[in-house]
Formats: sequence, structure tokens, C-alpha cells
Amino acid sequence: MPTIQLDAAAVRVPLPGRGEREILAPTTLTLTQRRIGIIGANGSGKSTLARMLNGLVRPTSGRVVVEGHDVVRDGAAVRRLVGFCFTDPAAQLVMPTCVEDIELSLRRRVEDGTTRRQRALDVLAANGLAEHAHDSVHSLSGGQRQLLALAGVLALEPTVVVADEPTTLLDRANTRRVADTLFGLDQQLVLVTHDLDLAARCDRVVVVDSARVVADGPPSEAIAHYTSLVDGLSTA
Ligand SMILES: Nc1ncnc2c1ncn2[C@@H]1O[C@H](COP(=O)(O)OP(=O)(O)OP(=O)(O)O)[C@@H](O)[C@H]1O
Repeated sequence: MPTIQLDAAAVRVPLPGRGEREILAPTTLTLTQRRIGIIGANGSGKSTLARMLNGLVRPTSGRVVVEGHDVVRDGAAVRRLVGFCFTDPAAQLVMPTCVEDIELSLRRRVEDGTTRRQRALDVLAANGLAEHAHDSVHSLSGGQRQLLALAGVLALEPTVVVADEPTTLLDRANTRRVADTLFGLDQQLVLVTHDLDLAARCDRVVVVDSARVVADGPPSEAIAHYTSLVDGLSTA
């Protein structure tokens, strides 16, 4: 599996007139497992951590290195290696039809239009969306839209897939479809989730609380740590 290295990587944002706020404390992690879950309360810093992995958020100090490529100095290489799937597929789906959307993902990868169309159709078929190739993106169910957004990421054959709460907007059946696709990937998966059943399927779980990693290890231990934090809050 690939190696993602965070070396005291921290993110601070300016607070107008009031200095700055640390939204992720210096974090050192070496991520080599196939499936890594990131869990924690709303606003704890999970997305910030996930977004640093492909340079969507830059560390203000420290370093993030993916397979030897620094996310700041070698951003283009990192974006080729690390595909990012957003919570809301609307953030990713911009073309009228499904096949056109995948073609858009492939525009820099496959120059010839006929080859690109065929590749896009193949990608849709591989993700169970063949029959929707010429449908409007807006006619898809929430789960199908999320699968299409994921297909657009997978079309570029990333080495690592980072998915930020990809099932949060989905019902139970669609959650299962998207989760089964994600957990069926050969690639390394970094999954930010509030769904502890999904976190339990990971090989390693990182718990973020108040901008810092507070637990990191096998899912059962990390999830127990997180639930004890939540229970502590509810009884406080
Ligand atoms: N660019 C920014 N400027 C200011 N504050 C920010 C910025 N990005 C994130 N934050 C704040 O940092 C904190 C952590 O945000 P983040 O999105 O990483 O949390 P999260 O754990 O993913 O939350 P959720 O589960 O709600 O998605 C939040 O309080 C958020 O408002």
C-alpha cells in the first residue's frame, strides 16, 4: 500500500483582528494501511485532515508527503495520486449527462474523443451505471449520484481514494451500495465518516477531537475511545 506521511502538519486560519485559530494541531501520522477511517464530532477537524492529503488544504506548518511527493511543492503529482470524493456529489458533478461527466474527468488523460467516450462508458459499466450513461445527472438517486462522483474519481486511476463523509446524505440502501463500492476498491482508502459501522470495517481508525488526533489504532479501540468521549459529553 502507499505511504502517506504527516510530519507535524498543522493548519491555522486567520481570525480577523484576533490573531489566528488552530483548526488542526501539529499532527504526525504514517498511513500505510489499506483502509483508514477518520472519525470525530462535527467541527473536530476531520475534513481539514482529509483535505490536506491531496492539497485541497495546505499545512500552515509541517509537511504532508504522499508516496514521496510533498503536497505543497509537488501538488500536481499528489493530485494525480490522490482522488478526493466530496460529501455532496453536486460539488463534483457539473456536466448534463453521466457519460459527459466522466468524459470531463478524463479530458486530460485521453485525448481522442472516441476513445474517451468508450473509456467513460467502461467506467460507468464498472460502477453499475451503464444504463444511465445518457441520463441527466439530476435524474439519478442520491446514491447513484454519489457512485457517479466516485466513478469520476476512479476514472483517473488514483493510488489513494479519500472520501469525505460520502454516505452522510444517503439512505440505508444507498449507503450500503456506496460503502460496498468503497470497500471493494483495490486502492488505499481514507474514509471520513460518522458511520461507526463503516469505521469498524477499516483496518485503522484515527479519532479527531478539538483539532487534534486523540486516538489512533485498531477500529474497536479507537471507536470505543470516541464513544467514551461522546458519552462523557452527554453525562457532563
Ligand atoms: N478555512 C477555514 N477558515 C476558518 N475556519 C475553518 C476553515 N476550515 C475549517 N474551519 C473550521 O475548522 C473546524 C474544523 O472543520 P472541519 O471541516 O475540518 O471539521 P469536521 O470534523 O470535518 O466537521 P464535520 O463533521 O461537521 O464535517 C470547524 O470549526 C470549521 O468551522
